[in-house]
Amino acid sequence: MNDHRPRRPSRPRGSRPPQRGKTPARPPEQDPARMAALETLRAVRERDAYANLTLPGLLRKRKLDGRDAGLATELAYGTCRATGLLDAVIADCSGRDVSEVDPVTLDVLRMGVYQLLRTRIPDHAAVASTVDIVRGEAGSKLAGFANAVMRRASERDEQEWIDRLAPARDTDPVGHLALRHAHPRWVAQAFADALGDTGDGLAAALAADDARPAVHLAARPGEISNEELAAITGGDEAPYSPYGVHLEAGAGDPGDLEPVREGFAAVQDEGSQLAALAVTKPEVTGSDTRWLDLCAGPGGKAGLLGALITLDGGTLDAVEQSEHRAELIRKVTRDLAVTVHVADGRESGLEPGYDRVLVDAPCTGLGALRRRPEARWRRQPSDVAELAKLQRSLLLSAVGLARSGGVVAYVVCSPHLSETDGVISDVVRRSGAELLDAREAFPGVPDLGDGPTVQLWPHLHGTDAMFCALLRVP
Ligand SMILES: C[S@@+](CC[C@H](N)C(=O)[O-])C[C@H]1O[C@@H](n2cnc3c(N)ncnc32)[C@H](O)[C@@H]1O
Repeated sequence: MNDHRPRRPSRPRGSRPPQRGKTPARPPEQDPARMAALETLRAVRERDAYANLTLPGLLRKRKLDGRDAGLATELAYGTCRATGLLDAVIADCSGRDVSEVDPVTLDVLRMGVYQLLRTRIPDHAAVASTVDIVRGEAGSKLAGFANAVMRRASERDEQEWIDRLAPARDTDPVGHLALRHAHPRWVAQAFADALGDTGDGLAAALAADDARPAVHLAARPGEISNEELAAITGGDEAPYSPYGVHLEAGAGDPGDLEPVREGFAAVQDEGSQLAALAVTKPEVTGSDTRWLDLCAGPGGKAGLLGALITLDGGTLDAVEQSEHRAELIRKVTRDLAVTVHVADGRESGLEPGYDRVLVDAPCTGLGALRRRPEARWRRQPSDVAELAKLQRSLLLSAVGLARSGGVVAYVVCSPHLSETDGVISDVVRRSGAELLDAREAFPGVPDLGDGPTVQLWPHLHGTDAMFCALLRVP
């Protein structure tokens, strides 16, 4: 199932809401897909778990596959993504703020309203299964409450709920599109600021960010071509990355694919591949054998760059602050000319003089929200300033570690201007580094704007919203 299917026709006005009992819902213990989705939602709420790390284990534990696994995935991820919209509907139907609703009942209601608004599941099945689960999990009194909320929610389709609850698009376009595409307003505003657009461009960006993305793989240079990888996995060669392969959304756990298990390929967004490759593109005069990845964990870009520099007879140093993440880099790069250092990139103690340095800095991740279903509701605007300060320090450190004439790539998976242009303009001013036209390092990629920095977008490039700037050290 897919989130973005043609809207269901509205129920004729005045028609009766679905009656309970016509199609009996399965009791919760016989509804394993919904129970797996619910357990995921609960883990996200109670333990700050990541939905996409929690659900695969639950599917294995509950031995769900095929349609049941597909339904559980759709309900868990879809409900996480749409939380803001679902909560607005639940608040309207219950006449109270969702913070006043019993948390377990709220999880079940969110999943129920998601089914009403964004799936083809018949309303009567969505209502009945929701009420049955609430009865089993929270008791009869709350089941009555859930029944009332679900019946009210089923009186309108998604478009009608947006018409009722969203601010008017002509007076508050960002607020309107934020609710329509289930993004927090501050995230929608950050996208609008980066795009310079509160109209159709913003709508397209938020819609693409709200869709379940294709899985992207990167073929390991020197081991397998992307043509071979596409043939083995049944995917398609990526449009821009020479190493990339796209698989259909929901094509199972890509970590189970043999080339990934064997280390010939990695799961990596095509935008990440392009951003890593960008640091290799500008000409450097003289030596080009000593590369550095200053924020390397868990090792996606270090795997790609490490494979390339190993083929060329050079070396890559990979710095990571977290020991756990450093261990992941060691695993990914075990056969490559890569040395992993556990250190703070701001004072790594490494010998300066690198020919090329990548700073893939810690960031809000606003550019990869489509891959982390719950993340958009977890991040806070207050996260930005502190991250931007760390990003500046790491980039200044990188400039200090590169040799004169060397190249530094600054990459973040966020389009937020404080993490992108704000960091770059400050570091260029303070370091005297030259800002290169990064568009030249993304050959064949359209719609790169006026430069000199590059901002990729899901709606324009089918990638995460990666930002890349390239600096030449004086
Ligand atoms: C965006 S991630 C890098 C992703 C990685 N380049 C990849 O492609 O897999 C940023 C990484 O920087 C690490 N980090 C955070 N602060 C750091 C610091 N002060 N020095 C070095 N690494 C840091 C984080 O632990 C995280 O693993």
